[in-house]
Amino acid sequence: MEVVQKLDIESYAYDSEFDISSLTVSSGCDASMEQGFDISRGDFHFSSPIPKFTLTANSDDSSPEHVNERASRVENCISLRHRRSSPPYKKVRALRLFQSPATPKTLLEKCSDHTPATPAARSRLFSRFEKPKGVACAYPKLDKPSVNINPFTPNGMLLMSKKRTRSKRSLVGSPADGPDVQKFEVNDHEDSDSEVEQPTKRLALQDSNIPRYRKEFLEVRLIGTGEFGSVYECINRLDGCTYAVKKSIKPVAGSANEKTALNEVYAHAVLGQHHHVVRYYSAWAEDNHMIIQNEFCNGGSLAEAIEERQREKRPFTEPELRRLLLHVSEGLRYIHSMQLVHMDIKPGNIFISRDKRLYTLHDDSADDGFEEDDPVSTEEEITYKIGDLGHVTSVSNPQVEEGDCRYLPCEILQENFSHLAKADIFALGLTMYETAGGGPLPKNGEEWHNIREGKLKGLQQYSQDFNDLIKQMIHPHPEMRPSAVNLIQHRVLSPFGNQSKAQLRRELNAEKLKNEILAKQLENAEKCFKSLPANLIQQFSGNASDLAEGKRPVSARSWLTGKKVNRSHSTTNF
Ligand SMILES: Nc1ncnc2c1ncn2[C@@H]1O[C@H](COP(=O)(O)OP(=O)(O)OP(=O)(O)O)[C@@H](O)[C@H]1O
Ligand SMILES: [Mg+2]
Repeated sequence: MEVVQKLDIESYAYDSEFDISSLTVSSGCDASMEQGFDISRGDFHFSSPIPKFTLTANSDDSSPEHVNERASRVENCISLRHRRSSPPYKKVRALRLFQSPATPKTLLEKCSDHTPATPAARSRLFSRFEKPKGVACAYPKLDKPSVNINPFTPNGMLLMSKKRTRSKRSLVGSPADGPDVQKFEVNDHEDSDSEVEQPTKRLALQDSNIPRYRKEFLEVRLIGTGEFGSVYECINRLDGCTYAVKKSIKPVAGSANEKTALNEVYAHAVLGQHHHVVRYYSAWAEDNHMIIQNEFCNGGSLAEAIEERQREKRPFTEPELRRLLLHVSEGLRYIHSMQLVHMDIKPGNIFISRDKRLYTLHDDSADDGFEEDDPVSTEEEITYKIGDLGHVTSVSNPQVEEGDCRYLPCEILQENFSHLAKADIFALGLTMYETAGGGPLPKNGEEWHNIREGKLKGLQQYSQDFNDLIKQMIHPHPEMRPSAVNLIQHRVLSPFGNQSKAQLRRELNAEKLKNEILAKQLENAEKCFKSLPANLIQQFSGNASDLAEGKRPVSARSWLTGKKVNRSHSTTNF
């Protein structure tokens, strides 16, 4: 064992009975301890009464930078607690590394017959380790690193592309293996231990079961059940807010569905931050079921809304449809900007949030604060959000699981994945068509093919512009379909056309308020300027005209001290 460095704790007050058993390792520093400073291997040595604390490690790198870095890690991880009179923990920060890389003779070296800690000594040492009280560890100790790599984050994507490059290289010269099928595997390399071939899925769900559902949530009702999961409306006992909690119907841990369930979690975690994507809060495994806590959308799904409108014979108006198209396009623009695609856009996966807002009816009021006598109106604000992210995949490394065939473009069926974002646009086009009363959509047959050839019956009650836009969105050639950005900028979706009177009034009031604040600030600045002594104002004006002429302005300090600075020696004057 090589002695790396010695820490000087001369300034550290303690008495002579201090021994190694009073070393306490703070929880959470296990990883660094394992890598660099394993007490169980006897890498720490302390012997009273000599006031020296010697730190050794098994690394060959004894450069001062390396040692300093590791010493500061240890400093952060270890608190030395004295049995009788504990010095303040901050005192440990006073530990100072000797500058010389040559380690002076230490007690350890003197005790050359020193042997690593015996099992008995180790157990004595670890029995003293303290865990934070009252926090039960939900995870058993895992042999493998227990953090998954989300394939949809930039880092995850980079890792996946590196893997692909490696697997491509390994295919060179082996044509018998066939073409390189670009797929990401969340379960891949499960058994590989090598540093390079780290698995992306490192945490076995079975090992991470946590009983949270009943403890943290009050189940209000079952909202509905899909192919994989049941969704419940739940109130979080702590924060009092309502959430949609999705539980897999069957246990997924260890099953083939684990990958699908994890895919939804990965996608939600990366995408659940946008106003037009259902928000994600957390996910965990419980009884081997996957549970996802999402934003609760109190208006249900668009599919339910379509049914309701049909029952009530109350079709969507064109401004309502434009609003829907604008919101979903904004959600898609965000998803596509992350190099991801949804791949299952349909009315059942678009959710509605209804917010009741109060507005004052005074058009001229500069703010939205309510005076007691102000007449108030309520208006419902509807927001559409993209949900159900179970089919999300990345553009660069697609693993396509076909969505609902009613909304599927031909090219995906033919496994042409070169325009994946446009498959979302196609599905959105047919979603709009169905919402506008063009449904039910065919699942197959001649009509299915007709639609994919661009033969779509016109919707008489809507404008030609709107009909044309939908036709463009389901164009047989994906390149010809508009992108999400094109849609948002399209004149049919001009944002002002979609805003209600109350919303426009609110925006006007906000702008008026901004104007008033700026005018007030300007007025104050003018007052302040006028109150300055005349000579300062003069210098100010001089400075301003200097600036206008491109001359260097007088410095603020010379201004205040009244000294004229010799510009050629300005630095020495200060
Ligand atoms: N965030 C949410 N807010 C409100 N209701 C939701 C939410 N998420 C899902 N639901 C509702 O819960 C029900 C089940 O949803 P889920 O996505 O599990 O099933 P599905 O879409 O019908 O089927 P699949 O599992 O094949 O996607 C649906 O009626 C859906 O409208
Ligand atoms: Mg769904």
